[in-house]
Amino acid sequence: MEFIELGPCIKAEGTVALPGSKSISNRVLLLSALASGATRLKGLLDADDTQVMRAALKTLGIKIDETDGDCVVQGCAGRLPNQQADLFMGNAGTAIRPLTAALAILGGDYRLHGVPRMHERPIGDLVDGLRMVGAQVAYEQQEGYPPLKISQGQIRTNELIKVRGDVSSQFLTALLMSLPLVAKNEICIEVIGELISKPYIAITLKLMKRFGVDVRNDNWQKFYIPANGGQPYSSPGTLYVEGDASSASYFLAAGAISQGPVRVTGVGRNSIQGDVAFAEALNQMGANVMAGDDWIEVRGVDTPSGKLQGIELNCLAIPDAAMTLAVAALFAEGSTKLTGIASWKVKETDRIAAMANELRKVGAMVDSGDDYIQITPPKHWQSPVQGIDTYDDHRMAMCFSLAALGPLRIRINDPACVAKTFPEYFKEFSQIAKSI
Ligand SMILES: O=C(O)C1=C[C@@H](OP(=O)(O)O)[C@@H](O)[C@H](O)C1
Ligand SMILES: C=C(OP(=O)(O)O)C(=O)O
Repeated sequence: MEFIELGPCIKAEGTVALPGSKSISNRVLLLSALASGATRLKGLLDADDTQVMRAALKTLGIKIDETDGDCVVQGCAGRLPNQQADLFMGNAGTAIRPLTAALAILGGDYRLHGVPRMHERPIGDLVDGLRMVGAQVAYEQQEGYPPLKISQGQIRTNELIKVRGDVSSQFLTALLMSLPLVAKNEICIEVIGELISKPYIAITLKLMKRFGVDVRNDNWQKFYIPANGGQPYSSPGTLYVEGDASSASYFLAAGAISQGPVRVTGVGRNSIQGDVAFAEALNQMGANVMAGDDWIEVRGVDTPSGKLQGIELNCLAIPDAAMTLAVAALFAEGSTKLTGIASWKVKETDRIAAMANELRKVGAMVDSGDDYIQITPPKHWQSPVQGIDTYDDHRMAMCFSLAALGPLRIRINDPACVAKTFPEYFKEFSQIAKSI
C-alpha cells in the first residue's frame, strides 16, 4: 500500500490558492450543458468528481472545449444530442444524482454506475421522486442503489412532488435542477422529513438563478419552480467558480492549531458555500479568524491558555467541514461533541466509524452514536506504525494530515484518494506545514 509520512511539524504558515469548489463546478457544468448558448467557466475544479461529470456530458454529446485553461460548454438547450449512453460516475454524489434526474426527466436509454462504494450509497429517495412524475428508472442490482437504468417516461408535472430531505440534500438539488426542463406549469416540490445540508440547496438555487430560473423557497419545506415554455436555462456568459470552502477547512485548521498565519484565497466572506461557516466554528473554539472578500485567514488562538477549546456543535449544515473539526478537536482543551452528522454514514465511507477508529489510533478517547461523535484529546499522542487508514475517503486523508501538527510523525495510507476533490492536496499542505 502506498503511504505518505508527515511531520512532526513545528509550524504552519503561508497562503494557499484554493482549487475550485466541487459543489459549484458540478452544478455549473450541468446547468451550462442544459442551457441555451455557450458558457465560459473560469476556475472550475479539475479532480475526479468533476472529471466524471465532464466525461459524462461529453458522452451525451455536449461540446466542451478546455484548450485555453477555461472550460467552454456549448449548451444543448434542453435537448441532449445522444439519447443512449453508459455513464461511469465514479464516487461523485454531485455528478450521479443531478445527472440521473436530468436524464430521467428528458428520457432516453441510459445506464449510470460507479465504483463499488457508489453502489452502496442510497439514491432511492430521488428515484421515488422521479417516479412520481412518471420517469422510468430501474435498479440493476439492489433496490434503492445504483447502477440505474433509465428509459423514456411520460412526464407529468401537475401533481405535488415529494422528496425526502433527511438522507441527502442532493436528491432535492437533483429535482430542483431538472424539473424546470419540463415546467409547463408551476411545479411544487415538498420536502418530507428534516432537510439536511441546507446551505447546499442555497447553492443550487443561487446558481439556477444565474442561469435564469428563480425558484421560490417557502421555508425550506416547499420549493416552487416557475412555469416556463420548456426552455428554462440560458447561459450567463462567463461564470467564475469560487475556491472550495471545504478544502479551505484543512488549511484554516492548521492556522488555528499552530500559530499561523495561514491564509486561503478564492473564498471569502461573500461566499455562496455553507462550509465557510467552518471559520466561525474555529472562532468559537478560540481561533483568531479574519476574512475579506476573497480570503480567509487564521492566526493561532486567542484564548487565555493559548489553546483551542472543545465545543459542542450541531453540524447539520456543514457535514463535510465537520470532519475537519473532529480532527482539530485533538488539539483542544476539553472534549468536542459534534452532532447532526448521521449523513456521514452514507458518504465516501461510514465516516462516523472511520473517524472514530482513526482518532483512537492517535490516542484520543472517542464516543460515537448514530448522529454524533465526541472526541477527548489524547493524553499521550500515539503514531500508529501501520499508519492512519483513509478508507478511499479524500476527507479522511486530508483531515489526518493535521495530526502531523502534533508531537509525532504520522503515516497516512493511500494518500492518492485526495484526487476525488483535491489532487494537489499534499503538495499544498507540505508548503505551509514546516517540519523540524
Ligand atoms: O450538494 C452538494 O454539493 C453536496 C451536498 C452534501 O451532501 P449531502 O446533502 O448528502 O449531505 C455534501 O456532503 C457533499 O459533499 C456535496
Ligand atoms: C460527501 C462528499 O461527496 P459527494 O459529493 O460524493 O457526496 C464529500 O465530498 O465529502
